[in-house]
Amino acid sequence: MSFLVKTTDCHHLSSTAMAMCSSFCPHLPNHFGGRPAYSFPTKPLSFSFKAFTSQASNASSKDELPTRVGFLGLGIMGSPMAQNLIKSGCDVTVWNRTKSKCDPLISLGAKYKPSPEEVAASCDVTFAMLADPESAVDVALGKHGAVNGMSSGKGYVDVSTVDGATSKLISGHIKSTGASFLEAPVSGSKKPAEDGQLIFLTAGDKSLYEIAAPLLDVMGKSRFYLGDVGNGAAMKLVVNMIMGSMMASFSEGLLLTEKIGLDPKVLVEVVSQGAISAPMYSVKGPSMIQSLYPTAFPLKHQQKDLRLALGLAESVSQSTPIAATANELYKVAKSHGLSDEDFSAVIEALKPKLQQ
Ligand SMILES: NC(=O)C1=CN([C@@H]2O[C@H](COP(=O)(O)OP(=O)(O)OC[C@H]3O[C@@H](n4cnc5c(N)ncnc54)[C@H](OP(=O)(O)O)[C@@H]3O)[C@@H](O)[C@H]2O)C=CC1
Ligand SMILES: O=CC(=O)O
Repeated sequence: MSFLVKTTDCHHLSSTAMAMCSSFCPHLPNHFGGRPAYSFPTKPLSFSFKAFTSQASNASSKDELPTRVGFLGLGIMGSPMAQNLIKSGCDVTVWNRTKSKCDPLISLGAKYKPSPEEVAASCDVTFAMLADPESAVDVALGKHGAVNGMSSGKGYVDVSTVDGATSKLISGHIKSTGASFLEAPVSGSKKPAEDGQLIFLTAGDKSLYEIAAPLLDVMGKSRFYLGDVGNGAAMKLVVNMIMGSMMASFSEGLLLTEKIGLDPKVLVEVVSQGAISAPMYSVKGPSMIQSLYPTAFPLKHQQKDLRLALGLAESVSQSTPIAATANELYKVAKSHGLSDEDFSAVIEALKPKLQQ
């Protein structure tokens, strides 16, 4: 249950909501257009939309707002997300398995703790952006995992893409400490993460959703609250199941165009003007034609998402033959060493030298 508020219309937000955003992170009004604290924009500033639940502006008073924010997992997505929080003036503490990835954020003003447990213990709300279900469980529940630092009044927001069962497992352990849990996987890749334009698909404790909302709005352009834990994870997997199939189909089209003597660059242009236009085709098509795959969304993660989506479909006996076939292509690409390339490298699996 949500409604849309244009960022151009920030003055439609309640004063409570704006004051809450401002007090959360002192420089937050800059995110809304470079205005000084507590002043509202009076003219259109951007054309993006922010989705708010109908109760988001009734969140707790600013006295109750968390001020210390933890961030675990500083990969392609986690680094820019944490960076945006720091730039908004939040008091951010970071941890990453490979410590060197913390250094750029520390130089921007972040604090560092040597374990997820210590981050969680020192923060009010802790975000986690990990690779897959295994690492999400490890960081949350493993030795010196975040759960050991959680207690009543704290919140854990897992923004990794995982399956519902993993999310429920983590939620159960976090909540057993008295803390709150929110799953909030994101749609949007490296550039949207850098630009604070992610789409959050949240589910879990509504109270934590409301508390975390101003932070989500620093990192994203919209947020959906979907109810019980598992629903956010499921929505994300459905979206990425579609995306993985789209990319596989686009790859076939590019190769077929070339093989029949037409220019694939023209195909990209034609597609961009019609009903099947999608930003990822226009952005990635030109590089794919040159067999270049600069990594924004690692292929191994797309295959993981297809695998998890197929498991979800299996659990309700939904037929998904197109996604199943696409998954096979990503597996072939992985087996040829393309795991860390962008997921658009799936096209290589269709080229003669890589076919079995
Ligand atoms: N890239 C994208 O476009 C998008 C990605 N996602 C999802 O977001 C999540 C993160 O993606 P992304 O940032 O691209 O991935 P990366 O591979 O760049 O980063 C993965 C992160 O997980 C950490 N990690 C991996 N395994 C472990 C482990 N066993 N223990 C502790 N930490 C571990 C890595 O630590 P280390 O640095 O030490 O390796 C790193 O911080 C994934 O679930 C992905 O599916 C969602 C939307 C878009
Ligand atoms: O999960 C990947 C994305 O682009 O969204």
